[in-house]
Amino acid sequence: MSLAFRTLSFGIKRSQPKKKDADDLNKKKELSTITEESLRRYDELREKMIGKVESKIEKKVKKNKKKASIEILASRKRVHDSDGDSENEVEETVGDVEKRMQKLLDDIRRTNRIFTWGDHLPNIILRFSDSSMSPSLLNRLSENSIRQPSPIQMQSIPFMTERRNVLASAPTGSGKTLAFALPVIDEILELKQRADYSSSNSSKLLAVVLEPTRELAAQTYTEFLKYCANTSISAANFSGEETDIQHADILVSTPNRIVFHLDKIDTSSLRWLVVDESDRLFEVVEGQDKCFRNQLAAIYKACDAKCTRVAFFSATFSHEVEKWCKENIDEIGMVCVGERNSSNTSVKQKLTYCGTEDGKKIAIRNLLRTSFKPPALVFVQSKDRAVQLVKLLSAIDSNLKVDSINSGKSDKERDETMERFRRGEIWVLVCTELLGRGLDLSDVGLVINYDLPTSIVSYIHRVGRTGRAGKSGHAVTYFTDADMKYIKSIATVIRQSGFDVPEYLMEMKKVSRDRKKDMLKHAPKRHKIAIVKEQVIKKKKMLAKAAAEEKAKNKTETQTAEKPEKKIKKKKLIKKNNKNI
Ligand SMILES: Nc1ncnc2c1ncn2[C@@H]1O[C@H](COP(=O)(O)OP(=O)(O)OP(=O)(O)O)[C@@H](O)[C@H]1O
Repeated sequence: MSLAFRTLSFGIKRSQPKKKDADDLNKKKELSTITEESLRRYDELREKMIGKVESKIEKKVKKNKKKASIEILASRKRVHDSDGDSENEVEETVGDVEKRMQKLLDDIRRTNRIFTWGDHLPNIILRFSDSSMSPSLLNRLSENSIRQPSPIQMQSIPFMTERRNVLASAPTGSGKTLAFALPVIDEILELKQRADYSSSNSSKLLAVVLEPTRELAAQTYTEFLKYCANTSISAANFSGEETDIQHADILVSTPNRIVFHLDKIDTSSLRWLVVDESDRLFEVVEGQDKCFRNQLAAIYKACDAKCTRVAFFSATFSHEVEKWCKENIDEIGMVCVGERNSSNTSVKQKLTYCGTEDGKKIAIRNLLRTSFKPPALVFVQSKDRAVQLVKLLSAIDSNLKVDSINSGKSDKERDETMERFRRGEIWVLVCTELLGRGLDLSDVGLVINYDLPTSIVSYIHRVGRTGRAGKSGHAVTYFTDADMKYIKSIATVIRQSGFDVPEYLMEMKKVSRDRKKDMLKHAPKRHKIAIVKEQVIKKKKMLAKAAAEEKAKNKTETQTAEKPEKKIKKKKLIKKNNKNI
């Protein structure tokens, strides 16, 4: 079998290991590139600017005093002229410093690949302390070892601090959650400290954060809790009936929960509506009233207070969201980090041709037997296939701790599985698209696309479950003859991220729009992932062996259990005999 697989494989060349890759493996890097030198120059220029502005103010004060004391018109004129010159001189110098500062910040934007659009763009921040963030939040950041803002945080924090509507896009694992959570928390902290903020406002919601899945909502809620600890802010995860929505300042939820309770929520003071994974929440499903898009529309309509701002975040940039934002939202600021719709370059990506479904079974067996370091996520296209693959992997290796998560499981089962995975009790988690987006499972070093994703958006999010927060990761994507029609776009994304793909894939015909749409709706039909004969025999043998062992164990247990009885009988007999004597 393995021989057959080897002949099926095209032996895709691995990219030349870059020195950086080998050295950086498993080392966590800062998410942004800000050199010590840029920081030094930034501080110097800022000092200068502050100094110049102060001296300008001082000079103006002096000038006014002078003016008052000079009585002679001629001499007043002369003094005025000379003052005017010196003022221009100061003005020019401030302008120069400002220009130099702008150039420095633009250079840093460029090296960090931060692209922005919109009017009156605020400057980026190089340190969290450059923003007006409260000291308690700054402390929380350093307690959590978050030292330097990531590129998306460098630009979107100032946008949100200036109360601008924002549309933001940045690679997976680049810190988008904190990019919106920090300014939201900071604003609410400030608001609640204001003398005019009365306790009567306590039943009014101040921020709503929307997430597409329960799992993601729970994760984002935990992040809010972490940064709201020891403050007067109360955050709630709207996952059940028992949630106290009346006293929550921040509500994190999936859209359908909020829609269901919209009439009970007071949004008249809402400061922020954050739409995370915005392209997903904009998705329309024909003929489905309850699709994300309709739910989002209902929520957006209800959050119509004058003070409400909206922030859209995602790793993938949808032109539809962009178009809608431009048409409907005033003064929106847009920021995009890196190439639009590109995969995270910290994830080493590989395409593996397996020929058939059987080829995939062999490929995964070989992979898990050789260089595999748990934990790993394996993506399949349906719930049924998730269950089937778990059976197959358990048959391949009975010691492998493997389980699956999919929408077919109850909420409780899903929570428990996630918890076990986070605790390291599950090494390989087989999942569907449910876990494709947003989840921050920091130790995942390997993602396997057992079934080819049905779009590049899905591919980008799936492989983004590894290589997070500056760590490196691996992603392997299997494809078969049945996937040939769709492979080109994914191969292109992989190549654009700097990894090798076989040339013949790049030469294939471009996938038509209709075909792409069709694939989104219907993933290719695949054979059931059945345990192969050899494994069935092996499993039967294993079961027979286990049964025999169990039988033998029971036998010895009965024998040992019999012994004391026999001893008692013997003792009684001896006693009886003694009596008789
Ligand atoms: N400035 C930072 N420096 C270092 N680590 C950070 C920073 N900001 C966030 N992180 C960490 O990076 C990890 C990924 O962050 P987050 O989950 O927000 O990514 P994301 O961009 O939302 O990814 P996705 O698109 O997959 O949802 C988290 O563990 C988070 O704590």
